[in-house]
Amino acid sequence: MGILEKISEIEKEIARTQKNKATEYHLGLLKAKLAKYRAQLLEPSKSASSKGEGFDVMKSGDARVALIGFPSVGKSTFLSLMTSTASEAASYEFTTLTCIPGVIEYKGANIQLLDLPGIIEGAAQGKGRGRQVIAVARTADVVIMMLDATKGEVQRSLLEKELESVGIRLNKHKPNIYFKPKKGGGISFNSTVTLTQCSEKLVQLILHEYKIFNAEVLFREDCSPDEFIDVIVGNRVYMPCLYVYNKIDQISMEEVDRLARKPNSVVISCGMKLNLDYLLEMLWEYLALTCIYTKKRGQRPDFTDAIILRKGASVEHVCHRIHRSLASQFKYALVWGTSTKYSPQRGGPDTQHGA
Ligand SMILES: Nc1nc2c(ncn2[C@@H]2O[C@H](COP(=O)(O)OP(=O)(O)OP(=O)(O)O)[C@@H](O)[C@H]2O)c(=O)[nH]1
Ligand SMILES: [K+]
Ligand SMILES: [Mg+2]
Repeated sequence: MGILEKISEIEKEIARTQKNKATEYHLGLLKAKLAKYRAQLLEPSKSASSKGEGFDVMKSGDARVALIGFPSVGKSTFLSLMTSTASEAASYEFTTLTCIPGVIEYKGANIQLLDLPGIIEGAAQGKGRGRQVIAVARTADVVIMMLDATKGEVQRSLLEKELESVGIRLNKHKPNIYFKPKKGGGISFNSTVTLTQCSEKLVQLILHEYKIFNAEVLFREDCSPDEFIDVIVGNRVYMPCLYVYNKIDQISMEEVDRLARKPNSVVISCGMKLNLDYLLEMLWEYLALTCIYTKKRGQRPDFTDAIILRKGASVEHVCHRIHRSLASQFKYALVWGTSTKYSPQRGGPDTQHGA
């Protein structure tokens, strides 16, 4: 019997079995078996290319958000709730086998939300489709790490380790260190702040470890040795991450309260549609997007049609978005908003938007 047949047999048996106290154990066993076979489906096959199918989803919209989490935490339930795309959800693990995109429409922006297969410990080493899932996460603007609120803290620290191990840094900014390898001249070391975690000696030792003997190093921040290593190695991804604890309908109010107070965390229940609005607000904040409305002289702006840019975008960026030729012909803009000094403020192409 092939794996697919075994899976369908078990699925049938689960459907046949009545749910009650007496069958609880049997059903649990069936689900574990089902999960095992589905995990086998996820193993990269030897013949096929390691890239796998369904993971090359085109970027679209104004931003991309990836859903990362253990199996059965509710990722697909969430996608189906927040977008018009339906992603199969079920009570057995590894229901989702590919990357399924949906779109969240919020404040006039189209946010691409990606549902992904569940990942487990060892994902970074290629367990299941862990590598592909993590590769997709790297391309996101924000990661939502979905956690099962009934499972406490374990899932979070395990997944953080997986992502750390492949160079993804969650909720950290790029260390403010200037680093430039040179052809000769030895190592020149400087800092603009007092360093409490690194010294010239340590920096040299680390560089020698990486066989770098000529370089210019300038610490503009009191960084740790790990952060310095990140700068040397490069290719790190600094990613905003929202920890979303789902299934709070299953835990006590005290526990909900405790989780909700953790940094970068939101508590929700997809099942009972609890706190989803607040999650969207937080997501918007983490995406750091801003809405720009254009208007004709003497008319009110059309608030249904926004230009969506990253916070800090300049008037020139707006011009480019409207038409490629506009920036070169453009003289000045009148800008209204909470970040302008005057309303309106007259500004050239470099005027920035913070609001
Ligand atoms: N009690 C409760 N159950 C939920 C909630 N959200 C989802 N579930 C249930 O959790 C189970 C798993 O949901 P899925 O959406 O399939 O989870 P997933 O993370 O996509 O799982 P995989 O694709 O297998 O990795 C389903 O039985 C859902 O009905 C919730 O807020 N509360
Ligand atoms: K599932
Ligand atoms: Mg799923």
